[in-house]
Amino acid sequence: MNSIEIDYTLPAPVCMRACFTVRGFTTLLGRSGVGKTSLLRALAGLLPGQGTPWGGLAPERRPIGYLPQHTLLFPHLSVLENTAYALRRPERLTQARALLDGLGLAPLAARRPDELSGGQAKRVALARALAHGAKLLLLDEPSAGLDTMTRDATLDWLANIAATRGIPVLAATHDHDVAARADQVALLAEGRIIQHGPARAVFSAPASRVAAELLGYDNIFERGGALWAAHAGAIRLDPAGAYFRVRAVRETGTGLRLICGPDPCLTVELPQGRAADYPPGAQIRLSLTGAVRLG
Ligand SMILES: Nc1ncnc2c1ncn2[C@@H]1O[C@H](COP(=O)(O)OP(=O)(O)OP(=O)(O)O)[C@@H](O)[C@H]1O
Repeated sequence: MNSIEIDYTLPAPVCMRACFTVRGFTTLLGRSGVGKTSLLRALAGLLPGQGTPWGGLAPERRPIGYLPQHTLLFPHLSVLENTAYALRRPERLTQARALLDGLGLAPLAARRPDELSGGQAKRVALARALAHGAKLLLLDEPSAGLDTMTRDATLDWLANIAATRGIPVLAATHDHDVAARADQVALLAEGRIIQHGPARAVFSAPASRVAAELLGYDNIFERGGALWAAHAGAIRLDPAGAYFRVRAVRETGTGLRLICGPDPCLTVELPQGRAADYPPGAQIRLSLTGAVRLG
């Protein structure tokens, strides 16, 4: 799988140093205003920024396909003509048709952009970027404006492109559900990449509280305090400086056993009643007693 090492520094007002690897379908996850769009634009050469790769190259010389949040297609051209737009050779339409075919978009070739759904328009814009020979695809909020089914289908399609064509894709998002569907995740906060790696690894072991919050861990336990935990569904704990996503809650005698994936677990006593007495989804307050033991 192709990958690209990114090391970019952006000046004020963004003030960022982003250093990470884009491998396969990678999501850049960060809160609104943290600088995701700015980083994509700097990589595309549209904003001041220094670093590797392509630092100092004019935007048109960078082998990048950049899709802003609102997909821009030429409204007066068909899907086929949009795709062929930047191709120069005489056989450009044949080439564009072959590309659309390969991407499963051939049935749309004759349509104009206003005859496309949001998801279809994004796919066509991507086809156009691929026609240009992009070596890296930059997508800003690829799920914006799409319903859940279309979003999932579009993301699967993107992951497939990254895998089968060997083109790394970097997609900026603030949605941790979108991030979880990627091969890799890079977390952007505080002007830097605070954690990156395979999505499974990052989601199962956030390296800090900020990372845990970004990844959607909403029940974060403060050591020495109390834990608010949903009875059914995921519970997140921070028993010893590390963050855990608890996948299941199971009663064990007088206490609750909170299972954190296959390996570590921790046991807390149930302060009152039995876990089964609480209806699914109820919030229960657990007080930790004794030492937290990781097994
Ligand atoms: N043209 C500009 N002039 C001044 N400040 C700007 C400009 N563009 C962006 N910024 C600031 O730079 C920071 C990063 O903005 P950016 O759009 O990159 O964030 P983002 O993470 O993509 O946000 P969102 O998820 O809301 O799109 C923000 O604080 C923003 O206010």
